[in-house]
Amino acid sequence: MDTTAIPHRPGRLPVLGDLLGTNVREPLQSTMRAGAGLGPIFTRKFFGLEIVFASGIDLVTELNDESRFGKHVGLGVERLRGVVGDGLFTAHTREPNWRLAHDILQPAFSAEAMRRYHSMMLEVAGELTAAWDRAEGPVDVAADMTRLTLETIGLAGFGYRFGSFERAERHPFVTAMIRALRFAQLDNVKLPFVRRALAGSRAQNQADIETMTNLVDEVIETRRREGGEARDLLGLMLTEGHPATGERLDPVNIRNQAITFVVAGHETTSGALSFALYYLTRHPELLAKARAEVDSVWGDREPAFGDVAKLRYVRRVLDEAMRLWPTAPGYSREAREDLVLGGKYPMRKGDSIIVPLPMLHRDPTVWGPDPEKFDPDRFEPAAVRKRPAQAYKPFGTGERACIGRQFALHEAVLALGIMLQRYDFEADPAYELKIVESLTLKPSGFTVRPRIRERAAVLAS
Ligand code: HEM
Repeated sequence: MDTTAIPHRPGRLPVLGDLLGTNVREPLQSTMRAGAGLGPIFTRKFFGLEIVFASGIDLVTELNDESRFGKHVGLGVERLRGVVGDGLFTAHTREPNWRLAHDILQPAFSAEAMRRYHSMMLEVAGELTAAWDRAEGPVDVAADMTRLTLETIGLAGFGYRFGSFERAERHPFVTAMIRALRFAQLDNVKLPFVRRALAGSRAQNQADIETMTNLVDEVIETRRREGGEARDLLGLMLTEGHPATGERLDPVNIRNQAITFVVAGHETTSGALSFALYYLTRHPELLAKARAEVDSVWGDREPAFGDVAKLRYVRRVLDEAMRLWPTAPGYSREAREDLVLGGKYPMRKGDSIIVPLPMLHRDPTVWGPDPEKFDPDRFEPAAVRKRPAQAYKPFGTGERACIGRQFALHEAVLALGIMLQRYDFEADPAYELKIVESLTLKPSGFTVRPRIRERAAVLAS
């Protein structure tokens, strides 16, 4: 792509490009700093590779036009293909397995399927509350939200229990997954010292991929042996063909999809819940409002399926948390043909641009003069109607948008509702938000001390 008309930070160096001031472990936050003040489109360059970012609403609206652009499997996602091949998230849209798997798996996210998952989500939320009831001190929020979401996708998608709440340490699958994602992320970095460090980790990376595939193979094998009628993700993949052609997924692809769903199905939701709880503890008046809603809609009852969508304010809290810190922080789009973006940036077919979501979600022309302010009322229906349709995209866009969106939202509203229903939270007032980046974003080191609310304690006794 011809980038001569696109701004970049001053001080670009001949070989290193814009490397100075970049933290390779924090690519998103480095990009946010580098792009600040440069306007709706900017570039960053590292060792001759120039990357274009667009964060202004007008350009993103064009990029999200499916007739002109489609998903680009960018460098970071391409590296993951070493782990999950042509799984749904990493597949090129032109690969036959993308459409095949998408159409076979779509019924696993229908309204009817969501009803089936509700009781499993409740069961796992019960494991969280049992652990928090016993907790004597502060709990690490991101770690416990990860336990919750991993158990939920394991049980609802595969009928498998990782046993996260019974372990003090992470499940070996999660340890392997975190390392493999980090490896894939750093594998993009061309710096000699990073390459040297990675060379020593290649054997570990191979072992990590094996840990993940072995577990998934075991789960698949158990299901094959035991059979059963379950119409969960695994059941659909093992027994259903494409609704039109009857074509089935092959065993290697089923394995790729299984790892994809465990990874994509929990990291992001865990981060969203963690940020929501962080912002609520920072804003006691908003926490009180969310809690008042839970008390008036659910009272002390265990929520039924239909009760979850009634928590409108709790949902807005999550929406706003995902505005500021969309836990899948970007996506990449590529031109379907030679074209001109924004009337002045020529692109060749296949050229790509990244949309850094936290920057789109802070575009002051859309979100007003104080986009950093946490304000769930931005998601009041009337306010949403006034905004451009493409202003808020935490679940991506077009045909490659998140297939698990409804699953994630039901799970997150239910879990946050249950936490508010049962606990008061004491957070460390000195904690300053620190965000850790892997493929996703999470608050690091954020703890709360959950105390059973008096009402809940009286009821439980
Ligand atoms: C808050 C939670 C979640 C967020 C923020 C999120 C975000 C996203 C985004 C932005 C994409 C598009 C990426 C791209 O264009 O490159 C995506 C795709 C995907 N997500 Fe999610 N996701 C969440 C939860 C889930 C859950 C719970 C599941 C599964 C149960 C899931 C499975 C997937 C899959 C399989 C894809 C690839 C879809 C395709 O390309 O056909 N996600 N997600």
